[in-house]
Amino acid sequence: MEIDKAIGESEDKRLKTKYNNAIFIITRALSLYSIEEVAFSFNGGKDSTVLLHLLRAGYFLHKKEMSSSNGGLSSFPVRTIYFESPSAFTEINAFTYDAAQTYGIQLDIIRQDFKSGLEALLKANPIRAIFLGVRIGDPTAVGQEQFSPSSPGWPPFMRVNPILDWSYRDVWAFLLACKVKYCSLYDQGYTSIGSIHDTVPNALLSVNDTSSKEKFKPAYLLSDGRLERAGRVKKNASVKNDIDGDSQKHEVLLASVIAVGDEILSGTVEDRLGLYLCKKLTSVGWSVQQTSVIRNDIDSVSEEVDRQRSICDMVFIYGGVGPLHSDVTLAGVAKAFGVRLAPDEEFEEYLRHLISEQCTGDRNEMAQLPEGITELLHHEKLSVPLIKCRNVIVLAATNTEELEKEWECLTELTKLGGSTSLMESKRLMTSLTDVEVAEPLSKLGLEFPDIYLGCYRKSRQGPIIICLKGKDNARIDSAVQALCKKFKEGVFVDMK
Ligand SMILES: Cc1cc2nc3c(=O)[nH]c(=O)nc-3n(C[C@H](O)[C@H](O)[C@H](O)COP(=O)(O)O)c2cc1C
Ligand SMILES: Nc1ncnc2c1ncn2[C@@H]1O[C@H](COP(=O)(O)OP(=O)(O)OP(=O)(O)O)[C@@H](O)[C@H]1O
Ligand SMILES: [Mg+2]
Repeated sequence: MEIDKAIGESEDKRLKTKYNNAIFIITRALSLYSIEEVAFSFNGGKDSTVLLHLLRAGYFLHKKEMSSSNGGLSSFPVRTIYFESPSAFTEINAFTYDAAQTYGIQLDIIRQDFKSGLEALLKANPIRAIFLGVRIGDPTAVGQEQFSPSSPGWPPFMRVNPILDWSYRDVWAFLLACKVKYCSLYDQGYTSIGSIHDTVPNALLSVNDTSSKEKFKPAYLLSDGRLERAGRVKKNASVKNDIDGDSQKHEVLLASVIAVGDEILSGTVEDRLGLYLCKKLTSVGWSVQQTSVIRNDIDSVSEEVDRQRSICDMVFIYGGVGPLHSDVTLAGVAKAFGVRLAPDEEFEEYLRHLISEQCTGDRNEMAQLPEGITELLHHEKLSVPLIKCRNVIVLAATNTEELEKEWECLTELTKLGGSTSLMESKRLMTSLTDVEVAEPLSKLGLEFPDIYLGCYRKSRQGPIIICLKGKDNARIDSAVQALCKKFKEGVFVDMK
């Protein structure tokens, strides 16, 4: 079988792994369901074309296993459905029909919307599983696995997604290695194809040319697969912000800081990042509720994240991020939200740019992120985006310089520093004793419930420092005056 042979002869280790995994899913589905119970949803797009050839190879290998037949593959027995739409590109239509003829496919053309079309199809046929060319970066892939039942409200069938974990790069590696035909639009700068109303060539493939007609390079030359959908008109470029919404219930935003690291707990490494974060968060008006240090252990991280995320508006976690065995933070965050870690194509591209020469494996463990809850926060100053999982921000910094940069970007990208009214503060130093200040301070607290009163000392015998914090400077001044009135003049020194 030519596809199996081409991949067998390829030296691309990663492609072989992706191919073998996809074939495993296909042969598994063909063992679970009879040939009459499966269908292939084909639309002439590149992902669909990959799946067409994988299904041809998978069916051939499945047959060979069952009957030890060694023959070729002249026709394709899997029922193939195409939802034909008047707003499809003529090139897509033409390619779909052509491919059907070339590979002996009997096309079922459906001219209804997806849902009604599927309802009618399932009523008339014993179909229980449908193969789709959905990939993890597609907007519709969120929450899907290789085998995912159709959504509530849709007719009941199993969605089988053999190329769910394939990247843009994998798709082109496969089509080129197998030397199969694909829709001509992909040679004219189109990288992802929807309808004629929402799809244009990808501007990143534009070639500077003196002639009046704009020219484009072929889709396989797009070096950054994250930008595959740059030629699709965006429906709504929404940047979710979890700091909005529920969290505005209380006036002051609450934060929690979690450090992950056995080395901090054993005293081998000093945790300076926690201190830095507390200072920064306080300076922009947040109230840090708790800092904690957790072992490099998935369950410990998950329990702490779960606890803090429900109490606080935002949780900041650092340490344990990377490819080492001890880097369990993202797995812990995923577990806290009850989701799995899944390959993230967009993040993988960033890592590939960053560590391309060292990236020898066929799987990049660092590119696995909590599925369906992760938002990547891009900033031109950062080589890798910040990771935000709902109200948990995962920081990759390992020292204060790196953290400073991440913090700056974070405050620019989110409303961390902008949405709250800043806290004003004043510090007073006195050499009065604890006993002398204790009662007047308690009374002051009752008189000024809106002012936070804190005290600390640098040594047992040394002076006491009193902090007054609040939203209104005038109120702080009134509290300071009220406190001074309770004592002789000059016992408090303003430290501000
Ligand atoms: C065979 C098939 C099965 C589908 N099953 C589901 C489903 O179970 N749940 C769902 O929300 N959408 C389902 N869809 C719709 C797709 O998720 C998606 O909305 C569709 O591919 C349109 O994408 P577009 O809006 O980018 O054109 C299905 C589509 C097809 C072709
Ligand atoms: N009109 C359709 N008819 C049949 N199947 C469809 C249709 N639209 C989408 N699908 C199914 O959904 C899958 C995902 O669609 P998607 O548009 O993301 O990929 P593609 O069209 O194969 O490639 P591209 O990303 O380049 O457009 C397809 O591979 C196909 O299985
Ligand atoms: Mg498409």
